[in-house]
Amino acid sequence: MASTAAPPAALVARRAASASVAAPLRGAGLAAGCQPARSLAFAAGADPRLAVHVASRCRAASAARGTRAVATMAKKSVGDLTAADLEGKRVLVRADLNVPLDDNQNITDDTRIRAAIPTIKYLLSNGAKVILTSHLGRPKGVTPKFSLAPLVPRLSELLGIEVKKAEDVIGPEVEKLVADLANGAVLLLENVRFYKEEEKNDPEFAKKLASLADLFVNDAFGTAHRAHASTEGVTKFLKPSVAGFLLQKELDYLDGAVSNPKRPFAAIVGGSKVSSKIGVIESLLEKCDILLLGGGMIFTFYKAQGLSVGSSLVEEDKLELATSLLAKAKAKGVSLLLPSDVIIADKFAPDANSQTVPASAIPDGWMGLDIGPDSVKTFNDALDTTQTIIWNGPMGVFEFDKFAVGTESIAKKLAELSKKGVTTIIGGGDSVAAVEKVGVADVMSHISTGGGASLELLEGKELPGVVALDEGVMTSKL
Ligand SMILES: Nc1ncnc2c1ncn2[C@@H]1O[C@H](COP(=O)(O)OP(=O)(O)O)[C@@H](O)[C@H]1O
Ligand SMILES: O=C(OP(=O)(O)O)[C@H](O)COP(=O)(O)O
Repeated sequence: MASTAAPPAALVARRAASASVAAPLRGAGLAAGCQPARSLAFAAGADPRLAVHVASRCRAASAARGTRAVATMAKKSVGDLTAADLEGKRVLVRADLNVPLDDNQNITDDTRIRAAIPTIKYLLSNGAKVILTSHLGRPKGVTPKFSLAPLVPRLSELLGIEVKKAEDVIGPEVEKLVADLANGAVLLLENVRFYKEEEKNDPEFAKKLASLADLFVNDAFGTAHRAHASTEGVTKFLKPSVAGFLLQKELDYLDGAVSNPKRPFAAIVGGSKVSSKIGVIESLLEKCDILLLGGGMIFTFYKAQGLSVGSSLVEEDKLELATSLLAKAKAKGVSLLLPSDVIIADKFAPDANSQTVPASAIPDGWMGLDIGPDSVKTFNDALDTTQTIIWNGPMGVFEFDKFAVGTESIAKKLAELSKKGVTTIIGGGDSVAAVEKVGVADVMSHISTGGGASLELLEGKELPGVVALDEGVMTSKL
């Protein structure tokens, strides 16, 4: 990993050996002026305590300068728990194992699984019984293609033990498996979103899930912006409820990077979750100097401007919002760039016919699946002027080679800028997968496991999955 602001990894590791394991988790910003250190690798087996060190170092630096952190409440960390707290205990661990799978149910990017390993290993090495829960995708009820079964071999490989899998999330069969669980063993529950009660944050469902365990660890940063039963609801029934190492590391890094970014500060927003992310743009206009839009996001903006978009992805109920966002950007002097050309397809398939057209000339029956070469050039020129970039959402359907060029070009540009010292933050399951695919993940400043979560943090919103955790002890006066 090339480094910009951080000390070499070996040095970090040596210093970390003497760092406090029990440093409190911050729910919001670190001290103003504290430059974020380069994110540490998610390598399985990496000492999870390294994560704590980043925050400790920043706090120490700001204390030395006499600066003051944004007032925040510290949260208790899994690192605060010792073998005395964990030996023989059933620990419910909420991870975000929402990884991309191909049509044959193969994992195409395992970043989120690797990122979850340090917390699980810490618990196992302290004699706990781990009950692992996650969602995968957005199933409507029980849907076999969203089963967590394909994750078991990789989890087992990374943990070095055979992970057991339950066929359900709650109920007598799961209770039996939990009762039979040995110390140092892991039981993976089935996709928690197979129950509609999960997303409704149903208290009865949360209570049943919580009844499987003695304590709760939330390590699902990617889902921390959702107030769901397995992220927020269970904390009402399980004490202690603490933060995992990944959640802690993400917050420590992102708070530092985005509360006081080096400017000019650019955000790139794409992907397909238009309704979840279009609202974020309003707040980004308050924070960013440059906003680049790509992916499925753009067609709602085109349509709002009266352009024809063929059969491209559009959120009809967001047209007014798109219009007002364009006006707001203008009024605020933020450079909001929409692609000037797009690559269109005659069907949503890897072997679709394709052509490059101006954004104003998408014919009926065709859909935009990537940004075009002129747009890539314009975006790259804009990015050349920046010092901090946060990117969430691919520029196109990068899973199909024909429509991957825009995303890959932006990934390469960010890698080039990162090597020159620009802070580059990539967030989101698919965005990270795209950066991994291009082979440039290692040179980025921070690979975040949460797209929507990192954007909401950037907005200054509190993440319900973090707020619900137990408060820790304030060990430093910043
Ligand atoms: N123009 C487009 N039309 C439809 N889907 C798109 C388009 N551009 C990108 N996508 C899809 O967006 C998905 C990722 O979106 P999203 O989940 O919002 O990103 P992330 O996981 O990085 O947060 C990818 O699967 C990609 O194929
Ligand atoms: O993939 C995720 O979010 P992201 O695409 O914003 O990174 C998380 O697993 C949350 O999924 P959700 O947006 O279906 O709640």
